[in-house]
Amino acid sequence: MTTMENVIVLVNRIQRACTALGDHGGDAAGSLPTLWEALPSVAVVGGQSSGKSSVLESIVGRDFLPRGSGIVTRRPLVLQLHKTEEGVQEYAEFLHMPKRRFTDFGEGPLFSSDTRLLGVIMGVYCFEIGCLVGLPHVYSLVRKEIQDETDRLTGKTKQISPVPIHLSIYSPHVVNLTLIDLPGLTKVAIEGQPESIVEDIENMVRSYVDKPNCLILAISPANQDIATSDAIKLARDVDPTGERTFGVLTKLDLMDKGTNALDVLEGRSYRLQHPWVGIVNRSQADINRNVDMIVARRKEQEFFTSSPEYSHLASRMGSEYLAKLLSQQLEAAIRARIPSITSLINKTIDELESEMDHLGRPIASDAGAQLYLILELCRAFDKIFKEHLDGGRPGGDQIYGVFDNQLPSALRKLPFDRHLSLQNVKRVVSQADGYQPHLIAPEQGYRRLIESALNFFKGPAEASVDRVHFVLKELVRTSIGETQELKRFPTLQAELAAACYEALERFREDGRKTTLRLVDMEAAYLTVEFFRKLPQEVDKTGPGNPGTRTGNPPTPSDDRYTDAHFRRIATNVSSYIGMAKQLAVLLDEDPALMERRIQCFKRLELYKSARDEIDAVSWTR
Ligand SMILES: Nc1nc2c(ncn2[C@@H]2O[C@H](COP(=O)(O)OP(=O)(O)OP(=O)(O)O)[C@@H](O)[C@H]2O)c(=O)[nH]1
Repeated sequence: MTTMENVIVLVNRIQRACTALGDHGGDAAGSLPTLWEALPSVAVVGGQSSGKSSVLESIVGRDFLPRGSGIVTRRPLVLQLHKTEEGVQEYAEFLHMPKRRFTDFGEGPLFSSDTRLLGVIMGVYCFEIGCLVGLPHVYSLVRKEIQDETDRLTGKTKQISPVPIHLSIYSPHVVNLTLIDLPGLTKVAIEGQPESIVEDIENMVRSYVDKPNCLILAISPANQDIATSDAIKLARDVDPTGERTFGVLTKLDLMDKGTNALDVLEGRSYRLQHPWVGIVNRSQADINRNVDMIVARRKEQEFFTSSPEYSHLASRMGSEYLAKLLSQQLEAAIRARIPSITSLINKTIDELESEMDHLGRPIASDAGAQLYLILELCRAFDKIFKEHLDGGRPGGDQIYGVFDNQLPSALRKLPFDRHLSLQNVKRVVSQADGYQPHLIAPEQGYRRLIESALNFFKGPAEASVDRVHFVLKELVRTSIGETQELKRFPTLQAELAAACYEALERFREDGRKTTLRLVDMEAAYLTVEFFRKLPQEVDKTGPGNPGTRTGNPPTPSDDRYTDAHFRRIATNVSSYIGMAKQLAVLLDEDPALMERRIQCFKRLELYKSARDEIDAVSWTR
């Protein structure tokens, strides 16, 4: 492979990468770094009707730009040439209508089979004169779309717009290059144009030719004084050394009889680093008569060779020569730019990498990788949630607080005083006894008193479950917020939260049932041991105290129905309740239990969301 081809391959690859990444240069790429702009481009600059579009077309070798007298180019046209594989049909495509391919290249094959490339000309359609078949309507639809798209933004007025039209041509006969047709520079606003138009156009043109890798085709018509050329004035401004400026003199055929442009073409009027190139484009009459490019080029060549003034310059004049000259310059320009393009790429990669680190890595498209990612994200959440419960992060201590503080203090506030008041004890015992008062101890009375006292536990126990539930819910919310990796997946965040809340809700219900069952169990089965010990303890109270004599149960006459008897019942019930309060100890295990449950549910939810994710993927396929 020649070095030239290598250069082309490189540009091709970069360009293809740009396209794949949606990098079209300029505004289209938004604030992201753009590589397109590092690639070579050629912009045509000149006064209105100086022949810019005509020169561009003749470099490309295709008829596709709107041309005519008056102001024709009213929006920049960014023409991107893309090289395709040999044998692929060529087509044009606009960025604003990406689905539509323009293949309106006229009748018959574009190139005859023996077409040979006139050397590989960078970014330029290369063809051998005479090989092109007649194509009167070549690109007519493309031309129409350029006109229509211009009108869409500016209306059918004389207004201009800086918003470029992007046109891509895909063909095996081009190499990658951006050519830019710009609105013509003007000195005065005409009717229907705002006063600012002169400055607006200049600024717009400048924004393109300012770029160091933009070759400037400075077009001046030969039938005007070169000293007044807008193109040269602007080019001198942005490229004072003239290394990327190419002076092009059009309309040589329209010069007054007896005058010639030799002073300009031979560099005496205005010296440039690169030699001036004289051009004879098709006149408006030629265009109207559909004179095709081949014929026009032949006529142009004849003009130079047969001209007594210009024949000595004939080999360095004309569109074909300009195309070759540009190709050489472009190659040199690219070659010179390779190191800076490479460093731009590396720098951009670094910048993007660090931004990606900040934003998070891209999401893989296959289900397996997505599952993996979701698992990773859930694991990250899991870790943080665990830290909140186990310590390291705040929150878990609140659960301990519920059992250490809130529950005992709520239990302390229970109205046992009222419940075990002498009056109430008497009432309950008597009601339990019914028509036959108890003989020794009011068995039924004890049971009812204990049962209803224990029922008081239900309130605080339920409240504790609710409180723990609330703390856990808060911890889920905090943990999701603190999981950095989840930040860019709002849907997953919401799903995860919803799954956690749903599970917590279930656990709250389970917790409540279990707690109430424990209270019920406690109330349903009284610990016999406690009561068996009672007589001995009664005995310990010593003589003189009614009903405390060893081996002599109190007789109904002494204290069976005295206040002291009922007070003792109240005391006994109260100490039994005190013993049953050990429930709190049971509940104390809950944080650990809860944590275990949370672990399980998270695992479960994780698999669930993973499954949903996989489902979603398989549905969209
Ligand atoms: N005879 C002759 N006519 C030319 C030549 N170059 C351009 N023209 C004619 O000049 C007119 C303007 O040419 P364009 O190529 O549209 O000029 P432009 O600079 O692109 O014009 P705007 O985009 O409107 O600024 C057309 O009618 C062309 O046919 C030339 O070398 N000789």
